[in-house]
Amino acid sequence: MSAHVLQVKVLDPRFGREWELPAYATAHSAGMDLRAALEAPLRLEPGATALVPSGLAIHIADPGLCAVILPRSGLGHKHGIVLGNGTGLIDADYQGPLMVSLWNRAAQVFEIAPGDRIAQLVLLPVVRAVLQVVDTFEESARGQGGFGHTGVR
Ligand SMILES: O=c1ccn([C@H]2C[C@H](O)[C@@H](COP(=O)(O)OP(=O)(O)OP(=O)(O)O)O2)c(=O)[nH]1
Ligand SMILES: [Mg+2]
Repeated sequence: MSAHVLQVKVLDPRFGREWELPAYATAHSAGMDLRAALEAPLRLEPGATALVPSGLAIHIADPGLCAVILPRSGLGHKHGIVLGNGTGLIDADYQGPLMVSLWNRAAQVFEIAPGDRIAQLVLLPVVRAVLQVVDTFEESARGQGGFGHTGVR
């Protein structure tokens, strides 16, 4: 398994004192959990979204990589706490504060405490494209079929 060195700026001094830096929970975890670097508990009303600081900045630097912010499955499935932007995409040249858009899609209020692990960060390879304009595509098995055209069973 390869590990990539990722530069991180600690923007919130509670990291290292009260909170551990994001880390892989198991030997083969794909994501590391991001914490809510909040000053006070946040009551997220049903349907509400909030932009929550992670207390960190990262600089991926390598254009062959990006990071995505994904929901934690327990929060998303059991409590309806998912991301207001679907998935967060972190560009390799982004150096600003890493933010998490949290959306309470549930019918109940959900409270988030400072330091709670709210989402996860996954580093991914990127292939960047150069567009080549054409008039026709070489025939393929699927052609223009999509959106369920292969059926259900
Ligand atoms: O959940 C997220 C999503 C994005 N970002 C940061 C990193 C990313 O590199 C930058 C821009 O994100 P994106 O391109 O998705 O947003 P945009 O609305 O297109 O903004 P921009 O015009 O700055 O590209 O915002 C976050 O901190 N958290
Ligand atoms: Mg953009």
